[in-house]
Amino acid sequence: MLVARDLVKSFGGVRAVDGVSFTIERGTITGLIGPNGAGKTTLFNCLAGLFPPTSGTLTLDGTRIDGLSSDRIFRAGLARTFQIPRPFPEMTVLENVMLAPTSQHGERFWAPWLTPGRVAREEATLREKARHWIAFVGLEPLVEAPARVLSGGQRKLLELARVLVAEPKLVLLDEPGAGVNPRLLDEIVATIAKLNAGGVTFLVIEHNMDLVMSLCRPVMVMAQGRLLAEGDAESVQADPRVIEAYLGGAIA
Ligand SMILES: Nc1ncnc2c1ncn2[C@@H]1O[C@H](COP(=O)(O)OP(=O)(O)OP(=O)(O)O)[C@@H](O)[C@H]1O
Repeated sequence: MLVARDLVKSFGGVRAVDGVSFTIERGTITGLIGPNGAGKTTLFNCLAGLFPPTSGTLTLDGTRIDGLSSDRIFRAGLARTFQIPRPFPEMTVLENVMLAPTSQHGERFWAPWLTPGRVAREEATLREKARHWIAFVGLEPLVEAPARVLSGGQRKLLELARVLVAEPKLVLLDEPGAGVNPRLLDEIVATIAKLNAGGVTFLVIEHNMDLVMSLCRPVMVMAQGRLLAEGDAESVQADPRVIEAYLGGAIA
């Protein structure tokens, strides 16, 4: 589904992503692990178009997406969530989810005057979809609550609902387990598994190895901007190069 070839992202003299190639297979939940500063977030930012890669290519279902804006990549079916979601605090859960950039006719400034019926119908459809995904992630009781009352874990679920409205093919999750209480973590894991069973492919940055072990196959390991290993969670954890990278040793 997603193919990266020789991807590089440099910040001045720092090659945060240093010649990375991989393939994400359709239907998988691929884990992306690695010590702090390995380049995982930078790789996510390149994939999602937050900034263009310095060199290399990215293809999503056969179409080149490197160099496209994040908005166009989102519309092409690749969505990302952030480690620390920042919803609009005074807007309700429903309003926040309805802000997702789907291809609505009503977004064109003249449309409400020229085609009011169509705009109203699109808004009703979007509202229905937003309510569906809010219920799917378990936030239905909070649908009219302002986002500021949500816990960190609930904000992650809100963000997931927000990207699901756009019906992405591939979702990049940045540390879905970070700062989430254990009960909500189970809900997040179950939600991801259910979505995956329904056909959504995931790439997940995560430090919580229990979560990685229970959810991700395969797992890719990054260190110092490079891909160090790939395989199932047990084999990469036992790989001496991975152990060395986590212990701060030099990469072989
Ligand atoms: N905007 C930037 N400008 C300069 N250097 C950057 C920038 N963003 C990241 N870096 C550097 O790139 C390297 C990789 O950082 P990155 O945040 O991608 O790692 P990470 O694997 O996501 O780490 P963590 O697990 O701590 O989130 C680090 O050396 C970091 O300092």
